[in-house]
Amino acid sequence: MEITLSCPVKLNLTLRVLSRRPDGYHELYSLFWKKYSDERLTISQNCDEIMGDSLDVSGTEIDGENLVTKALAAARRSFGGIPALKMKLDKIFPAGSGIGAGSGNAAALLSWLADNYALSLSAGEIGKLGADVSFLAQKYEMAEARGIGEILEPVGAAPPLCWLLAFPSWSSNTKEAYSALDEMRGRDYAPMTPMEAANEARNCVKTLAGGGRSGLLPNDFYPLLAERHGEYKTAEKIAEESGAAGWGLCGSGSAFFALYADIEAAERAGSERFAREKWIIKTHYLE
Ligand SMILES: C[C@@](CO)(OP(=O)(O)O)[C@H](O)COP(=O)(O)OP(=O)(O)OC[C@H]1O[C@@H](n2ccc(N)nc2=O)[C@H](O)[C@@H]1O
Ligand SMILES: Nc1ncnc2c1ncn2[C@@H]1O[C@H](COP(=O)(O)OP(=O)(O)O)[C@@H](O)[C@H]1O
Repeated sequence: MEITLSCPVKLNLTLRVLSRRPDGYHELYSLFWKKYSDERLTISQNCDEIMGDSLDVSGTEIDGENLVTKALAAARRSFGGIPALKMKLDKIFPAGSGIGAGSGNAAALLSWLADNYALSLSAGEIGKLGADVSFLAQKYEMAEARGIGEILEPVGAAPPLCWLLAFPSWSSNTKEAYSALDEMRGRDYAPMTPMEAANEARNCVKTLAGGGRSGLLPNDFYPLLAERHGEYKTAEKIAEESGAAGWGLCGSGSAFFALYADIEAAERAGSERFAREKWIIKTHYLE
């Protein structure tokens, strides 16, 4: 038995950071959107049980313990019947891009374990792997996320739009991004209410689903990154001139996304405009 899984990635179509919790985490409201990517996780049973589990990663260097290994360890703690697994992970996306690629690798494994071993980790255990894993391990294409991303409400079908992802030469550390946001806001900052954030997101989806143009999509991390890297203004200009329906920052950065009505338009904008920018190290398209 050998199976190859396509790993999901996500966009935060809108992302509003609300209050800061006593444990340092932040309540958020976000509209998550998932697509299955070209990152692949191949799994087979390791016939030599004594060898135990193995993970071979190609394509991108990962600092620290791989989320796939962490997810398997968490799964083994709640269910003893999983055989030794031989896994191969083919990475194509740079880490720290805000598309939750690492979380998606872990989510692919958890979904496979759920389907094959009726294994179901608690929301708390999944959340410990990362705030994005909950959404990525679910089947929903689009969902409103509250709490720290673990309270999910599915939102029907996503707008029929293709993604262009443009990866800059810098990455963004999620923890540092939240700290920088706290520092910028100060103690007296009054965040948006969850209701305001939900209305804003629903309006954006309505516009895009109706074939309209939303332009720059709301993301509380964007002003911070755009101030540090003027290149995002160029990305916005390219998205607008190339006919994108909407565009913005992926998660807490660093990748930039633009949404197009068809894959040809996305690829054209990518190869003729985005890929010509020296600070963009990779472009990718998802239908
Ligand atoms: C910003 C978002 C939006 O989807 O995504 P990314 O840009 O990372 O993809 C998420 O909130 C990120 O989720 P994830 O990347 O899984 O973060 P985690 O590893 O769980 O957390 C890293 C650190 O970020 C901070 N953190 C994370 C989530 C949250 N709601 N509040 C926080 O303050 C915490 O300091 C935490 O220690
Ligand atoms: N399989 C993995 N793929 C990518 N990053 C991983 C993986 N396992 C652990 N990581 C670590 O998780 C962090 C976040 O990675 P990733 O999910 O790709 O970022 P983001 O959520 O910003 O897109 C990285 O700093 C990386 O070191």
